Amino acid sequence: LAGGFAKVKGTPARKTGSAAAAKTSARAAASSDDITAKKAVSNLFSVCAHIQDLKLYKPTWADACHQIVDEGGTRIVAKRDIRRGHAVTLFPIHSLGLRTIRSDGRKARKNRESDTEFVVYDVDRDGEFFGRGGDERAGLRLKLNIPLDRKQPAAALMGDRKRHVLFSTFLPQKSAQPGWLGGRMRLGDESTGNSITIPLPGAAPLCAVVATRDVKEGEEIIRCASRPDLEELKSILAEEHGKDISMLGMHVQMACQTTLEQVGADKAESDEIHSSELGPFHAINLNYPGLKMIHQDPDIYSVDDFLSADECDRIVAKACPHLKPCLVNNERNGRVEQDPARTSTNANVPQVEVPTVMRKITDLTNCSPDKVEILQVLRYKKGQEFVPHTDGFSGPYSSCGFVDSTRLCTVFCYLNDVEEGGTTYFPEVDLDIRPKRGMAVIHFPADVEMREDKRTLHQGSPALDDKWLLTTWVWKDPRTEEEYGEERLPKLNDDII
Ligand SMILES: O=C(O)CCC(=O)C(=O)O
Ligand SMILES: [Fe+2]
Repeated sequence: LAGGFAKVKGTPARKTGSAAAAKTSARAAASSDDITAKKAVSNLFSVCAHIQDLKLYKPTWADACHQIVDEGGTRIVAKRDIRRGHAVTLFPIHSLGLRTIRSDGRKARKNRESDTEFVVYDVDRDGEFFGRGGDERAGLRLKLNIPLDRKQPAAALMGDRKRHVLFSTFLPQKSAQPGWLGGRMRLGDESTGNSITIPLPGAAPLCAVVATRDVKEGEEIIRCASRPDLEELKSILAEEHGKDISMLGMHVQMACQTTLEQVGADKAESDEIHSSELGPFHAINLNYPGLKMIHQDPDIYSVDDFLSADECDRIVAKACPHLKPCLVNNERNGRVEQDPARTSTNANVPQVEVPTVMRKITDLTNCSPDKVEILQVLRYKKGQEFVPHTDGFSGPYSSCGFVDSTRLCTVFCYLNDVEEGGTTYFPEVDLDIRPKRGMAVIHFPADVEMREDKRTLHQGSPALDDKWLLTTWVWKDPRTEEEYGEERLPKLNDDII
């Protein structure tokens, strides 16, 4: 029954991470802090190497510019028109390392790799990206603005170890790769520059170079340190490249998770870090009573009688007076809107009104309640449907309180028997599920590469008979935005199920 989860153990990031970490540990200093930090860096390095391989990972901006060498020297030039706010390239991180700053304040030892430049971002000294008062230093050639803030995984791992900072080495001899050209761009000023570096939210230590104005094909890309309309540019970046950015973030998180396992972080520390959920994948409880695999690869499970007939009926009664037309999240603008693709009605059910049901869901999905999206009851009347879609959903916006996260697992439970129509159909694997009262279905919208798994495409087929469903999704991270929290949900009735 291991199914897809067996593969989770062998993601590329883990494999390369272990190899790199083994090398690092041979050289590691005796201090366990140093070992942890060095392994973290080494794992981040291997992840960066992995995502620099465009065969494995191709962000939308990978082909936006390229290097040209002619009489004018070496220039980075736009391969196509690039709109303002769109990413031109990633900031190149060809390798990552660790520099130790002496706690007595004396200058750190010289970087041994004398043929490389190194650039440093120190969260304690440099503050936020191009921090206050630091503007005159922002354009320094040797400065890497790694967005290492307290919320990010690298910071969680290393943040309180003040002696440590991350640095990146540019390796001039390394051949140019599309998508990773930021370090080769000429630096200009406000009048000549047409791009700036923006840290990728949640994806330390990577940055995107973003166009500060529309750039024409063939134009040289010149970075500058000023930051006009930074907030606006950031929001265009998030809107245009949100999915790619969250992918990067997940790769980095994976590296951190690997590190924790490798260093065998002591239990308190690992509990603390696990509670901030660095683990990108979510394994359900394969020992849950009655769990059956109904499709393998992509894995789809069911549990008969997950909810009792009584529970189903009471949930229907609870939701019925509160049904409204279903809304769908528009991933491009983060707004929830009515959508002809989903014509059913629904009602949100507060967890506090269904504690037994919640316990079953969290037991089955191995997760805490704060990672469970708000429960919805769906009702399809004759002719209503949910056209084919995947539940995959990640990125900076979710409109349901989850930020820079992703839906890992779908759980729904039919609340009535349906004789005709209204099946849940997975066309890619030709699996048609007839709704049976109390039966739960579980599938996984994101695949092991943290991309949406298109094979989980499914539809709520047009209903002939009335169909009732309780549905929810488990996210990788707990909900962080209070305004979308459980607390805001109106009470439905006094029945506690
Ligand atoms: O109605 C169904 O059978 C499936 C519902 C669904 O796919 C969803 O709510 O995401
Ligand atoms: Fe769905």
